Amino acid sequence: MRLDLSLYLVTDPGLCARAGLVETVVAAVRGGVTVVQLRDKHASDAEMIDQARRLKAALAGTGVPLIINDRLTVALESGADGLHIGQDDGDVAAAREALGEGAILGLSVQRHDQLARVDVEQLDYLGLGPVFATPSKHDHSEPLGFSGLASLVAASPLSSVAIGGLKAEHTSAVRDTGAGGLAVISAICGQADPEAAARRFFV
Ligand SMILES: Cc1ncc(COP(=O)(O)OP(=O)(O)O)c(N)n1
Ligand SMILES: Cc1nc(C(=O)O)sc1CCOP(=O)(O)O
Ligand SMILES: [Mg+2]
Repeated sequence: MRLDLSLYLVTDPGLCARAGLVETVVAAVRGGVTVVQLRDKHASDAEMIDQARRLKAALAGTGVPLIINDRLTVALESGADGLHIGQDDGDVAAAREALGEGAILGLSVQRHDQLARVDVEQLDYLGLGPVFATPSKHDHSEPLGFSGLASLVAASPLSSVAIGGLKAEHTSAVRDTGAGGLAVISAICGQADPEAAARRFFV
């Protein structure tokens, strides 16, 4: 099935705690989210596997894939649909080898020199960012702005999703760069009504 990057929800344990992780994701998917990434920097592997299994069950029948952030073991053991890794999160070819052909594999890219090293044979999509500074990722790189994003998208050999400080009102500007969609944490997680928050990206 074609990967639809239109609205890519990245979860945050703190921000999703308000309504609950599974409840937030289910509501966001009702609102139009097309991909979900489970991201938790502090949970143990066992805790994350449990969360991933619960999310995977909740997403059954929706067609929305579940991606795991950073942890290959969790992706492999939870039955998730794929893995998202950054520049320092391990080897792309090794991840592909372990995951198999059918899994989704995404890579973060912040700069043009990183694009030049992207292995298009092994990857399905790129996460490009941050577009703007964001408190949701303390160690993020220098923000790209829309012009920097457009420049990376133009040189990207794969479909891409923009990330970092994005809100619903940025949808058309991001789409104008040629990116396949927007990835967000705080514009959906932690909002009083995650379903309505997701819907705002489609008006
Ligand atoms: C869709 C998407 N794009 C980029 C990232 C960032 O990944 P990374 O650079 O590995 O940083 P962490 O998320 O691991 O802090 C992402 N998670 N998702
Ligand atoms: C997880 C993540 N990765 C980024 C990158 O630039 O690679 S920015 C980011 C956090 C995005 O959260 P929010 O939508 O709340 O700004
Ligand atoms: Mg990472």
